[in-house]
Formats: sequence, structure tokens, C-alpha cells
Amino acid sequence: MNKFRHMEEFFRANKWRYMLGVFVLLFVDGLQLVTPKLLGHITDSLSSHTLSMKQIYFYVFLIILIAVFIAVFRYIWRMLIIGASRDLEFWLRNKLFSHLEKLSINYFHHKKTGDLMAHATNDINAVRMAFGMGIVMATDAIFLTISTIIIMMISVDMKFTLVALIPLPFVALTVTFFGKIIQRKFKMVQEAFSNLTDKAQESFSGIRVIKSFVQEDKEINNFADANKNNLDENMNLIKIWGAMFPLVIFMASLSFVITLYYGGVLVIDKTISLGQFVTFISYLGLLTWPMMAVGYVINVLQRGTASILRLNEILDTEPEIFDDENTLELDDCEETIEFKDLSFTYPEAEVPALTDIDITLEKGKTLAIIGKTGSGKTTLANLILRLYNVEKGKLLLGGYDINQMPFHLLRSKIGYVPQDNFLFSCTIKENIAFADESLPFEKIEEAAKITSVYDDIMDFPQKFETQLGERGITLSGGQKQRISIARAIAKNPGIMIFDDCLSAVDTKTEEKILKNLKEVTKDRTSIIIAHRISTVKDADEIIVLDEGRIIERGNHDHLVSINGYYSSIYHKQLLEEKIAGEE
Ligand SMILES: Nc1ncnc2c1ncn2[C@@H]1O[C@H](COP(=O)(O)OP(=O)(O)OP(=O)(O)O)[C@@H](O)[C@H]1O
Repeated sequence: MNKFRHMEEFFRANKWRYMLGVFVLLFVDGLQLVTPKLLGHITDSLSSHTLSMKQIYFYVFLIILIAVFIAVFRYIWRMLIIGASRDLEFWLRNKLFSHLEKLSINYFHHKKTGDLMAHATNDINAVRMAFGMGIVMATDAIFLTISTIIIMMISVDMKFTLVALIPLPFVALTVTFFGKIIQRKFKMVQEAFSNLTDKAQESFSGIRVIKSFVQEDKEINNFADANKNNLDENMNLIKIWGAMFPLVIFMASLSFVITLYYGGVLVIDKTISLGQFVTFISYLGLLTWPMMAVGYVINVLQRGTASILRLNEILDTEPEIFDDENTLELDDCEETIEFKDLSFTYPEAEVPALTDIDITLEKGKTLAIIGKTGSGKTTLANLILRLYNVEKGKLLLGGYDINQMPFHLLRSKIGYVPQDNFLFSCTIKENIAFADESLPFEKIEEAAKITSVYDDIMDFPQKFETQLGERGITLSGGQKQRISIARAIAKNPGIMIFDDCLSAVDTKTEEKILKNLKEVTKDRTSIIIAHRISTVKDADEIIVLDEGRIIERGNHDHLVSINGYYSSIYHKQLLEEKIAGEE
């Protein structure tokens, strides 16, 4: 399969830029070959005393002109080739991010965020290097090496050239050899550094836990160890670099020693002129870089190829859940939900998370789900959101199989309040209006009032413009939950799912929010997942889940009367409230 399949679009759009860049680069390389020839000519004319002042001025002017041309055209190829490689990096990073955003939730359970970040930085950098400096070095290595050697052979002496160049292949071999080690060490430096930043980041985010367990010293020592490791890896890298450069320069200078000796003899013998000798030395100087480039380019291209293969693996991953030819052409549907004898096992899990679930939820009705932790409550919500695929015909929305429901319709119908109440690092206003940036401000305020968080927001100096997240304010757990509910309400969906979203507010605030929510959910189909009886007691139907099965169902009064699990926690919570009241 074509390795570059995911980048074809970029290369097609930028092929002229690359071609022109290589053409200009070749032109610069060609210009570089002129000066040594001129120097030889000048030397010969000087030694035969045939050079007039006028000619000296002319040569000086010509050499300066060539140097100016080289400088200008070097700038141009850099802008074309290196500029294109930076654009490739930008384009590829966007492509990777938008691809990852579309992948199914299951993919992210298998991948560590750190690995994905590494792909987004290291691999994309390696591809940029290959299609930037890699192209430049390959062009120079091929063109400059071959053309310089041919010119040296033709314009000076073939045998002299072959003898003087003996050390240069060793330059290329040394750079290749050291390049491999450098790459390995460089990877270790990167790992050590990312370990160091991970340690610092974790330590700062967990600062409360660290302080409450009085573990500052342990953290300081751990960090010092990671920092030492980072230093050691950097030292290792420096040692290799430090050894490579003098060695390469030494080998290259051997060529000059041979030239001086062998060329000197040839000049004394008058086999070559002094001018040819000067030309030869200048060409030799030109050859050192392409010889090093041969060594570098192999490494850069190898790394680039390995990175392309790793990126291809991600870019080839298809979302597990997507609209296909079986997707219905629907613009709307009734807000009813039906589970028909549904069982569900998570991919790669051994036991089912849900078994034989039968529920019919009419439009506008409220279903409450209660049960021990791990009993499958969130799983039920995940399936309605179609974060996972279910068996055909087992879960219906508005009478349609959820597998055939267009994504935009499904997700636009549902307002979801997740258990973790994740909020983004932007303003409160932007968080509430997450589903629709153009939402009028009154609607945002209304949503905040319904969830009783309006007064809290108005107490912040910046009110709705208050920045949340790392660079902003830290909200209490209850404030977060209420903003998260406001975000779902502001979306104005037909179906609402609240996943244990009132656990962090006190019973009084809960009562207030529930009263307001009753108004909101009046005409909407709602699912409330909770641990507290006070949250679920007014629902039209309550189901009790245990190990993925429905063990009790009915309304509050019925469930209390049957003296099962529901009734036991009801009485337990009543007692708790009574004790709390007496205190
Ligand atoms: N992505 C997953 N892959 C495999 N197993 C999972 C996954 N998510 C949840 N589970 C398992 O499925 C079961 C049900 O989990 P679920 O999150 O639905 O429980 P819950 O009732 O919502 O719990 P809680 O009240 O603690 O939120 C648990 O045993 C859990 O370990």
C-alpha cells in the first residue's frame, strides 16, 4: 500500500513548490561550483603575472555577485522547501486531530493520552524533517557529491581526486553510525523530559492529596530523581555529539593533508598548475557538507518513514460507529426510548455490563435508575448516546433502531449531564453555551437560574465571563455539577439524561434544583441516574439495577411497599436525614 496515501492531498497541492525549491537548490549548488574554478584561474594568472588590476576588480565583483546570488537563492529555496515542510506539519497535525476527534470512544480506552500526544509531536516532527531538511540533504548529497567529484577529476586530475577522497566515505559512514546512536539517545532524552514534565504536572494537580498526606518530601525526592535522569540522558547525548564532530572534522582534514602532500608533489612536478591546486582544495572544502549529509539523510529518512507508518496506523483506524448505507434519512423522531431484552458486554470485557434490559419510556416521562456502584447505570446512558454499538433491534429511539439513526439527529436530541461534570478551560458563559455559541445571553442566564447556580456566578467578579480551568477560577464540586446541568438544559433537547449529577450538592439545594428541573423536564423524556432516593422518588418509573439486571421496578410507593433493595436504602437514608436534622 502507498505509504504516503494520507499525505497525497498535500503533496498534490504543493508539488510545484517542492519542485521549484529543488530546482533553486540545484541552481545554488551549481553556483557554488563556479567560485573554486574562478579562484584557480586567478591564482594561475597571478603566478604567471598576466593579471591586470582591471581584471582583479572584475573577478572580485564576479565573486561578490555569485555570493549575493547564492545568498538570495538560498533564502528562496529555504522558503520554498522548509516553508512547505512547516505547512505539511501544520496540515498533518490538523488532520490527525480531526481524525482522532471522530474516532469512537472505545479507541481512547486503549490509548494513553501521552502516546497520542507523542504522535502529535514527535512523529509529525520527524515527517517534517524528512520532507524539509531531508529533501535538501538528499539533493545536496547526490548532486553536490557527484558533480564536485566529476569536476575535480576533469579539471584537475583523476588519480589525485581518488586518492584525496579516500577519507570522505568514512565521514559518511561515521555520521551514519553516530546518527543512529544519537537518535536512540535523543529518544531517551525526550522520554526523560516527558517523564519529568508528567511528574511535575501530576504533582501540581494532586497537590491537595500530597499536602493532606504530608508527602511533600517524597514528591521532592521523586522529582529530583526524574530530574537527575533527565540530566544523565542529556549528558549521554552530549558525549556522543562531542565525540562525533571532532572525529568527522579530523577525517575531513585528512583529505586536506593528503591533498597538501600529493597535490604539492604534483605542483612541483608541474603535472598540475598552482591554480588547479587551489581549485582542488576549494572543491574539497565544498565536499565535506554533502558527505556529512549522506550520513544524516539516511537517518532522517528512516525516522520519517517509521513515523509515517505509525501515523498511518492511526489514520487508517476507522470510527467503529458511523453513519452508513443503512442509516435512515430522518430529520426528526418522537422522544421515546425502548430497550428490548437488551444485553451488552463492553468490547474486551468478559462479563456483560447489562443483561435482559426491558424498558419502555414514553415521551415526556421520567425514568429513574438507582443501584449499587458498578451496576450498569452509566452503561445504559452510554448506549442511548450510542457511544457503543448494540445488537440490532434491541434499542429503539422514536420507534427506530438506534443503529440506523443519523448521528446528528441522535446527538442533537439528547442533553447529557455526565457523571464527571467535565468543564472546559473557557468562560462560564462559553461552557453553558457549549452546544450553540450563538445562544442568546438570556437563555444562558435562564439555564443558570434553573440549576440554582446563577447567584454563585453573580458573586464572581467577572460573573458569566469568569474564566474556568487551569488559568481561571476553581469551582466547588456542586457549582461544577450545576453548570454542567445548565449546559445540558441550554441545549434545549427533547431527551435529558442526568448521570448522578446532584451528588455534590446539599439536600436543600438539591430540592431547589429538582423543583426547577421538574418544570424543565415536564414535556421532555428524562432519565435520572442517582444514588439518593430524594433525587428519584418523583419519577414516573424507577428501576433498580444490580449487576446489570433490573431487580425491582415501579414507582416510589410501590418500591417502598415491596421491602426490597429500594425500600432498604430509602429507610437508611431517612434515618440518616433524621440524625443529621437532630444534630
Ligand atoms: N469502557 C469499559 N470497558 C469495560 N468495562 C466497563 C467499561 N465501563 C464500565 N465498565 C464496567 O461495566 C460495569 C458497569 O459500569 P457502569 O459505569 O455502568 O456502572 P454504574 O452503575 O454507572 O456505576 P457508578 O454508580 O459507580 O457510576 C462495571 O463493572 C464497570 O467496571
